Amino acid sequence: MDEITSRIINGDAQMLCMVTFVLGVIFHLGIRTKEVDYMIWRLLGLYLGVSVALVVYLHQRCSDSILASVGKMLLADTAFNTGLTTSLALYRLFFHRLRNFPGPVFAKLSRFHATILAARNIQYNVEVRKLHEKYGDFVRTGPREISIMRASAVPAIYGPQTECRRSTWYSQVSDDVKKCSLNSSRDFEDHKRRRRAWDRGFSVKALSTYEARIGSKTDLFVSRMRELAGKSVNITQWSMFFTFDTMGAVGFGKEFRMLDDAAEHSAIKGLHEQMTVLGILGTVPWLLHLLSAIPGLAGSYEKFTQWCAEQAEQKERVFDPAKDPSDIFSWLLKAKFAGEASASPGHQALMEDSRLIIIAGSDTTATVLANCFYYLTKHPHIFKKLQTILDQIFPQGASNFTYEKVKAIPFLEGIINETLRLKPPIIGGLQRVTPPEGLQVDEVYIPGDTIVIVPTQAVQQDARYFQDPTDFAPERWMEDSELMMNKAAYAPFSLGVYGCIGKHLALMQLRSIVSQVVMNFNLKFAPGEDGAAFDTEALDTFTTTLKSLDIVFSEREGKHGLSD
Ligand code: HEM
Repeated sequence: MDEITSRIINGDAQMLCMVTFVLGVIFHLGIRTKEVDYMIWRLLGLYLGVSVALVVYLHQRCSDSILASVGKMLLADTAFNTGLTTSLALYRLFFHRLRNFPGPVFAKLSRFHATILAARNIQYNVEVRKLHEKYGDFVRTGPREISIMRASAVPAIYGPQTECRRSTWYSQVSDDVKKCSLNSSRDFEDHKRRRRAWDRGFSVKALSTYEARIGSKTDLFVSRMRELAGKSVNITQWSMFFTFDTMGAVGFGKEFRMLDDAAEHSAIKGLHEQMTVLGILGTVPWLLHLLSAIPGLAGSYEKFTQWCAEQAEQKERVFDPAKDPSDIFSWLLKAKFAGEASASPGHQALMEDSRLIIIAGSDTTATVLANCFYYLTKHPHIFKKLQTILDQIFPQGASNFTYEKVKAIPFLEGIINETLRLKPPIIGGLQRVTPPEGLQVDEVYIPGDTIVIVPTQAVQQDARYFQDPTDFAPERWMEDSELMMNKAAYAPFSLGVYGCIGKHLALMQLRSIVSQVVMNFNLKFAPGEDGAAFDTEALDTFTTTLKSLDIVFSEREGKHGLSD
């Protein structure tokens, strides 16, 4: 040891490199089993600190000039990095617990493989599907990640009994429960506690208080379409206007006024600009964590953050704990004012939760709605069949509409379910980590501490589970339909403890607006539009980003809608 130190002090660069190379290997072996994704700033700080300390040491103890010391430090850093990456590569390729799973070599080495695929067309969902076609049902898509194309994996990974938990993907904002939303909380007990307050905001009683607001936004949508009848409307945009306005009203009791202004609210623009970044960089959680911590880099997303914070703080100032809450955020405030364990644990967590209401509730439902209009326009016989059913239920026309009568129409449910099957808004998959004892999926054992994903859209279009899987067939959802071969593969809202809390609210909106539109209008693609780009070019930005779709609404003769 003394000799090594003295050789370094005497300027032996070769010895310095050898030592730092070995240190790189030791460092890798030390952090190998740790989740370092959200420690990346601390690790970078340590790296920088040690590099500076080395320069000072070499300058003072070895009497090197500053320039020579910096040169040696760079040499040492290079040797350290080489040791680290060599050890990492050899381990991941030949010794890793997932070494026997098939997949591209680069994917086994680094998550950057996924980043490159995601950046190609921002359609990582399509790329993963290609990987499954090439490598089979179990593909190693990252160093410690397996993508699984099996129906049985859905309940095993996401179901109520699963022992699988959220991966580091969810720590993009923070790993501290006091700083993250319900959806980002990886602490199982924290999530379970908080979910109770949210559950109250989505109870049958709470949903019934939201019904009138959904109804009035639906009416507004119908009257706006009446004004635009005969003209081409971009239904992707208008679906978004509807769901954001609805979530503003139901989530906060606030107005985005997007249906009135026929324009995207500036705060929402900020949110959408962020989605492409998430689609690409979300493949490497530590990189996203690193970049999102740099002030100013969040760019226009800050407008959205600011809007939500203003609404949240305003509501908190005038909150009356004696009154029954009338919107989702007020239910969270009620838990806070009552000092309940289910309350968001801290101010920052509450702010994150306020954003979650809009993020989780708007783009998801908007995507389904636009896709639903696409399928109804593409399949006039399905549109006509629904119209006939609705005409029978409401013989006096849409002016007699009540939500009660459309909440259980099997054919309408079939249309919505089929849209969610072919085009789930969270089109890729949700990352979970297997428990220490591992997970058995059919004949394959997945070792513990492995990130597992079922690619939602791909498995929902698998011919082994759905006959004629790419056909839009609402009758698939009728009892005993031969088209449905294994329903377990269908989980657009996910399942279990982390499953979508807003499912019933989303379905309420979809049933309400789809039936109102079908009763009031006939739809056709605008001249020059065939829906092909809309169908095939949607972006996988966690929640899908859709291309525009131009549709012409024409009023039905002799049918009088709500605004009459
Ligand atoms: C058709 C529309 C919708 C679909 C397909 C959908 C789908 C999903 C999925 C797949 C998840 C699980 C995400 C994950 O595990 O990371 C989820 C979670 C969530 N959804 Fe939805 N969602 C929809 C509408 C809504 C609406 C309207 C709301 C209302 C605010 C909402 C609120 C939430 C919340 C708060 C979570 C997090 C739940 C938790 O962490 O416990 N969703 N959603």
